[in-house]
Amino acid sequence: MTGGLEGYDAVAEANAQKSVLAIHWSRICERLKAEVGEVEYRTWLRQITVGPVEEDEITLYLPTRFLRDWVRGQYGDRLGTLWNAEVPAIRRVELQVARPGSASAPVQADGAAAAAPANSEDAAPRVAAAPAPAQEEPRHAEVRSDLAAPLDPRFTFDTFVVGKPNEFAYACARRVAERPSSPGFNPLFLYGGVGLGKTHLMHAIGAELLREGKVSVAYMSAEKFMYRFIAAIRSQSTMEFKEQLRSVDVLMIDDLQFLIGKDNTQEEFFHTFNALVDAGRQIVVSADKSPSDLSGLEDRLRTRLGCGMVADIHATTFELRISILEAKASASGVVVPAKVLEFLAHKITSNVRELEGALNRLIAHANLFGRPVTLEATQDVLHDILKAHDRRVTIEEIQRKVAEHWNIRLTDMSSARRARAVARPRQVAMYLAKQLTSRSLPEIGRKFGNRDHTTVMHAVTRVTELMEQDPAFAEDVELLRRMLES
Ligand SMILES: Nc1ncnc2c1ncn2[C@@H]1O[C@H](COP(=O)(O)OP(=O)(O)OP(=O)(O)O)[C@@H](O)[C@H]1O
Repeated sequence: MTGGLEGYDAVAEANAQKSVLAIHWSRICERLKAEVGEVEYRTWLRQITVGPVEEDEITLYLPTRFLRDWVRGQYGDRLGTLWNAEVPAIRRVELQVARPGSASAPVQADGAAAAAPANSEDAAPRVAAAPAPAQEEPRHAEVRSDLAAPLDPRFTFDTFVVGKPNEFAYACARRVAERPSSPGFNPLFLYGGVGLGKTHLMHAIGAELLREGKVSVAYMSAEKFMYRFIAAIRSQSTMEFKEQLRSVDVLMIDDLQFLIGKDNTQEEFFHTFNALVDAGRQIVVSADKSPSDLSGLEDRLRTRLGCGMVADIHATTFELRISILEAKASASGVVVPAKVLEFLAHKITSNVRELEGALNRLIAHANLFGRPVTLEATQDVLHDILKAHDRRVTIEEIQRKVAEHWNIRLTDMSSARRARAVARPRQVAMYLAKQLTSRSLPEIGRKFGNRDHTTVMHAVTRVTELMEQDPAFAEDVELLRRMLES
């Protein structure tokens, strides 16, 4: 009997302690809310559950490792001070991870048992007895067909052409494919302008991981994510959707900017994100801007997205465009002369998708009509695309391009030097200025070191003659003209 009574006393005492702690915690929460604001509080602090006090230390539980680390880093000291102010005997705060639902029935601030779900908007501060250790979930080698958009088999690391603008993003993607969830690489955030290879790299990561056969991978656009989420709400199957998402090893979400302004979907993504990273799973996200520039995404999500590795893909350079064209032309089996590739790389600078589209059209044309690809044919076949990229050319641009082409100094365009190596390119630049701009001969002459209009006239005549006599020279001039054409 005594034992029974002692047991009763212990339970009663524990409950009394919980009630008292709940009152203190409730007051601390009010202070915190006032200090950090409602949103911060709801994001980071509301999920704290109060545990036991032992000697001068109180234990607080958080549902995930990420939250625990974040709260410790951002609010650890403050929590200690506030607890000490409430209960002077408490001098230290210990933060631990407890899986949601593993602690004994949460107790609200008034001491009553609460059935509030972990994510309920109005969940009160919670006090619990003891945590249960987090468990690893089993892993499978598969693409989650219920979640995934199919991966494009053409988008692999082998077919991705690497150059200065994308080498960092490529290296990060490779690293994640080799060792998912490596510290510092989770999440991997890839960003860059339209059509520069973000999706390609994500698919390449997926393909590589599946080839290794070690993990389950889910890939979908942010738009698809939102529609899946809405559909799940409608069919009252959000739990299944969440579970599916949270059971993958690698979750890849493409074009995250789509979630701007979609607050509920962002919220869901945020929770999924935390749950996965916390369970040691890899997240890969792409967007058109860096996390800090994605205004319209909630701050806490942007903060989270920037916590791992952020890698940008820059606009292509001429060299990279040439390499990509060479690789794609060679894979097609159609011979595309270097001059045509150079011409395309000069003309279509916007993004790789357009460049690839132009080349594909040329190749299809060559295959269909069995004609060789020439500069003339290119201009014909791609008439509309090239027109869209046309722009007004200036005499300065002409001078620069011509000087680059013959490797002379730009200043020689207006210098008095008469050596042929300098004089001939200068004449070509004058000829092109006459052809491609509406400037008069005297105006052109002035731009070339105040030369007389008769000098420009002579240049035009001389270049025309030379083009008739020397096909190689004619081709050079023609190439320059096409590059500059407006
Ligand atoms: N470095 C590269 N090497 C080979 N192909 C590339 C490269 N970069 C892009 N591409 C190709 O360009 C096309 C567009 O790339 P992708 O779809 O990956 O762009 P994105 O950055 O995801 O664009 P968006 O912002 O529109 O989603 C694809 O066919 C892709 O294979």
